[in-house]
Amino acid sequence: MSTTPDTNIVFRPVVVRTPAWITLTVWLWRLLVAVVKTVWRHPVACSGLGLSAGSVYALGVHTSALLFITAVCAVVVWAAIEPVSCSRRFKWPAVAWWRWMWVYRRRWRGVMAVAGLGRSIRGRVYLPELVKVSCDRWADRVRVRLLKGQDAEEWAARSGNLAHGFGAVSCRIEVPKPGWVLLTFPRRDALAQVINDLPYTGRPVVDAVHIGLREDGLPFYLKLHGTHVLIAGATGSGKGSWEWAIVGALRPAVREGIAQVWGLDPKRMELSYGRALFSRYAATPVECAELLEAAVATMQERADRYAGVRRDHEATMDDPFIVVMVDEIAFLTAYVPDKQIRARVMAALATLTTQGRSVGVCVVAALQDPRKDVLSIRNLFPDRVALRLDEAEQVDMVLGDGARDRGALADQIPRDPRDPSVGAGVGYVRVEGAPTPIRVRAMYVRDFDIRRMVLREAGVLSHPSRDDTPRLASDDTPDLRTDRREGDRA
Ligand SMILES: Nc1ncnc2c1ncn2[C@@H]1O[C@H](COP(=O)(O)OP(=O)(O)OP(=O)(O)O)[C@@H](O)[C@H]1O
Repeated sequence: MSTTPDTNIVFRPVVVRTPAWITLTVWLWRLLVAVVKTVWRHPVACSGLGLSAGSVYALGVHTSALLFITAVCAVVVWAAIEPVSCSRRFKWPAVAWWRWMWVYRRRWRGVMAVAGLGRSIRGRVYLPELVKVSCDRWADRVRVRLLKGQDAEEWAARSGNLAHGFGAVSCRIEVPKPGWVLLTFPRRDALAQVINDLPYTGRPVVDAVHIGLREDGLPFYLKLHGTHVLIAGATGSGKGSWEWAIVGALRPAVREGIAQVWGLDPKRMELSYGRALFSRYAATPVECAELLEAAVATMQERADRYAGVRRDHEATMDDPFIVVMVDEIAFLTAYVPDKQIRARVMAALATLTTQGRSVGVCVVAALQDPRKDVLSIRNLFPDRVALRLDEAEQVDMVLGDGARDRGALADQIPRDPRDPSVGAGVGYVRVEGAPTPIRVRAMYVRDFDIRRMVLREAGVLSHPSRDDTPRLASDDTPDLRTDRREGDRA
């Protein structure tokens, strides 16, 4: 190093001559790792290539071509007989491979750099590792290993960059295990169409009721037994369809006598339409307060009987599961002019939501305005649904902190003044214990369907049989019967 002014400083790195065999060994090791990784990630493609090469070598070109044509015919027959399993084995792995190569791998470095998810340390660039891409009919799922010390929240904050970077409409972030994230990029919207009907099983179910569809095309089951559900949405967002879908799904259990739905309808424009479907019904503020207090009394009577004998509730004819359905709860908790009624309603709701779960009482409440001064007990509802909301801040008010960053864009659910069904009934659900909200759509229960349920209740129409064929909205609506097994697993 020179100490003379105006002279360039020159560093001379020490050159260590590496023997050729060490360099070759390192290269061979890297090649081996790359081959093993490729086989691990693309087993179908690699075994296909391996088998083809082996058969050309062992049997000759003509016999191999014959075998290849026979295999293609077998796959075509398989696809015709069992399209779902064939797609799972061949089509979706092939699509996943293509999207891995063409979309994710090709754009990975650029998107990571622009989104600020890579790091450059002393001139060396470190990128999160793109590990696996899997596809189904609706979405791409990309598994990524984070950089050591990286936080998944940072990814959640960049979900917009990721969606635009990989050409998707949105990106949802989940954390399957520490150090990993799972990115979901929808390719087709399973919820774009109105769901007019769901398969009718006739099974009396109270724990989780089938009321719609998830964004991945699987059936959506809403848990009721052992929880309370808050449904928040702006006017016209489809709160009514959620309430009626729940009422409809509980019908078999109500008929068996193991469930009851109690309706509180302060607006008198929603639940009154199917009044006969409710075991108990209240409309005026005084009646509503009385009905809530009756639910508290039932709950306490059960708690007295269960104390020291059992710790949970099983729906029976003697102790049916009770769903207390409150439409426009804010009217009762904030807007009703009589202070005393408001206090009675709040006290009853707080008691039910804190103590009702284990004795078989569930509160399902709908409201338009999720602010705390309107419903101070919103945190007592373990499961919450955000339908279309007016403002971005309301999303976290309903679903909890960070929900919007994790992809619950309830304020961006589309709306079309000419067609009220656009985006109606679509919402994000956050269930207790799961930080990532899921996007779902409830079936649309028309006035005609409610009348039909009422007529069945009155004995004018017969009840549908268990093997009633579901009427689907269109050929494009996912076949829920095929997916039901997977939905159960999910
Ligand atoms: N699940 C759904 N699928 C498709 N369209 C729906 C669905 N639910 C509701 N709609 C459409 O949206 C309109 C408004 O629905 P609904 O009255 O249930 O909304 P809401 O949130 O209860 O409104 P409000 O708070 O004003 O009562 C309905 O008339 C219907 O056209």
